[in-house]
Amino acid sequence: MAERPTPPAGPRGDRPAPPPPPKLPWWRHLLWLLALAVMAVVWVVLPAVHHSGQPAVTTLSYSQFLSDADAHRVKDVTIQTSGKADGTLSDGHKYTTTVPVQLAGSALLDRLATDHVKVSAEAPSTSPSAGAQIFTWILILAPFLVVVWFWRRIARGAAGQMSGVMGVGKAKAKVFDTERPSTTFADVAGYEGVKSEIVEVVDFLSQPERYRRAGATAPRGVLMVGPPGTGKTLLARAVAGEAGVPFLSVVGSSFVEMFVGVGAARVRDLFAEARKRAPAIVFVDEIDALGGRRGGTGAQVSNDEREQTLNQLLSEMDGFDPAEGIVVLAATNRPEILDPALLRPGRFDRQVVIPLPTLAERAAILSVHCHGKHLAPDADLQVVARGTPGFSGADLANLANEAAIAAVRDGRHVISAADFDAARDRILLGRREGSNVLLPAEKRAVAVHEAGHALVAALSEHADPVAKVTILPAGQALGVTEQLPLVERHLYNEDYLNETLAVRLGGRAAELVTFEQGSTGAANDLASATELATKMVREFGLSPALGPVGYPQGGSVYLGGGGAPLSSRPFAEATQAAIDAEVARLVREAEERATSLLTGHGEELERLSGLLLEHETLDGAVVYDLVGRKAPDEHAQGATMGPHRRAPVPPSPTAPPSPSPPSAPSSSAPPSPSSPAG
Ligand SMILES: Nc1ncnc2c1ncn2[C@@H]1O[C@H](COP(=O)(O)OP(=O)(O)OP(=O)(O)O)[C@@H](O)[C@H]1O
Ligand SMILES: [Zn+2]
Repeated sequence: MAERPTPPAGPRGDRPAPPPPPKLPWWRHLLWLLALAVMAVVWVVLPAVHHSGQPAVTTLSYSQFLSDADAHRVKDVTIQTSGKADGTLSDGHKYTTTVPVQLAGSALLDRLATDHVKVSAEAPSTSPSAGAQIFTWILILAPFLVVVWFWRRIARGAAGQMSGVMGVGKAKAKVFDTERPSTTFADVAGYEGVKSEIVEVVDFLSQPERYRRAGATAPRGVLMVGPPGTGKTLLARAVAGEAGVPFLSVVGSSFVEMFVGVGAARVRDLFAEARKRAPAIVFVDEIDALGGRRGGTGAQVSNDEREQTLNQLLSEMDGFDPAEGIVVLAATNRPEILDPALLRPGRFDRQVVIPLPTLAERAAILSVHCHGKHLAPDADLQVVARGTPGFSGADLANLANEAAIAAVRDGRHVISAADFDAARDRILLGRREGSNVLLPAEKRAVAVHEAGHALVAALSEHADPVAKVTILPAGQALGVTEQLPLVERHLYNEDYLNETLAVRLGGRAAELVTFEQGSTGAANDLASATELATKMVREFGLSPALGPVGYPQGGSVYLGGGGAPLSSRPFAEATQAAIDAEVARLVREAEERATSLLTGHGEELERLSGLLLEHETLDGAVVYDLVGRKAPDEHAQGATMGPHRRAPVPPSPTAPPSPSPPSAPSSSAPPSPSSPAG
């Protein structure tokens, strides 16, 4: 595709970031304010009030006291043996002073007698009155009591909130259906293999007796591993539905709170609740949030809290008697970060991988979600499924909904093939803008660029067939050429890869042929071509100069797929130089191939870019007509499609999957639309 100058992250980027930690509701802020107010009252206002009730006391120096006495301004004095003295002045004011008793001695008493001051003596008070003592203690303790009380209140409030139970109370897991969730396996399209693996759980839950009699230990925990949106939650609910047992579900991240101990308490309560309702299913979504490796680096949440929560979960799982009939299902899309303790026997000893749906599964999922929707005769779900490799079940559900919305927007209630196209483009690329955001010269450059991709693809025997070309900008793409694989590929040969490289460079080649200079529009094409070429050299052994060696990026595919990034290159400096040279050679050869194809078909290039300028979106069939070749798949791209009809088409995969052992699901990145020959 032609690109906007700043290279984009793939439009269909990663999953949205996890939701931010729940905000305190307004009433909790209020409680906090209240607590502060109470503390202020206790600390500042009360003592002030306490003193303000008494008449002001003047503190006199000893000499001042003496001169006042001499001037007959002192009515009486009470002198303690410690020297502290207080009394009343003749004008009624209270005073205090300190008398140097040892030095003054009886002389002072004589003098006071002359001054007619009434003198009394008092032993020093050893302790304040009981009332004053209690008051002092209250002053010291009250703020602490208030803080502790609020801490408990809020901790419990948060626990209650997890279950949707607002306010103060015991943590209760949200029980969706105490009877039996209505979801069944029929609601989960495809995934027959997964269902048959998991059906044993259903069996155990519905007749635990049978297992007990046979002395078999039933599964305690099943970990479902797969990319987001692949229906893990749906499947867990279906297990509960099939077994007719209650379903208690929580999200891992909701366990981990700011306060140490809260998460563990919730886990305890969750299992207590499950025991009450047993047989039951406990479902922990996003278990990686609390089951991450212990001792790792926690983000904001204290590690102590996470570890305590995890430990509680582990001990709960160890603690219950399998005969109780509680099965814990958990879901994650990052199994590699889970604490190994979780995967030990007796815990999540079973793992079920839930991959992205295959072609047939996509069609099945689509038909589940189009159930009850009116489809036009031209809307073929099989074709839609073909055009959506890399889509998850959730994406497909979203697609079906977007298509229906597109129809409604158009004032129809019957969904046509074009609606599915529009929905798919919207999901993959963002909203299409009008082409008039471009200057005329830019528009022509984009048309030439896209025509180049399309022609090279149409003229290459092994590349994925062209399905659609458009110069309507969407998201970061200024134009897109979409290729649709005829069949779902699992293996890519060298011819395919080389021709794919040529198609990716076709846009730039067309610019070079037509304008004799390149532009920024090819940046993403170049990056993706280089990435593919690098894989061909480093991983697929497709470079004669390097030979049959494989240095996968980020470590061995045999060590847990992906593995830790290698701290140092596993090969010599010279090998790196050879890799660089080979990558450059592959890419350059691809560009030469594209350039020579386009030079040989200069007239077609000119006409196709003219058609694109005129119509903005063309069907792949038009391109094949133009070069006098038969469109590879008459059935799917047949004559029924007019030149303006958008074929439902997917981007071709960025990187062929490594045809090697169980690579982590996360490594099979969904194809991004920026990678196709766009
Ligand atoms: N196999 C399927 N059949 C029918 N619908 C599906 C299927 N897979 C996913 N969906 C749809 O996608 C939605 C989201 O799926 P779900 O929430 O179960 O995915 P998930 O794997 O739990 O995702 P996450 O990892 O993000 O929690 C479901 O509610 C359902 O509408
Ligand atoms: Zn391009």
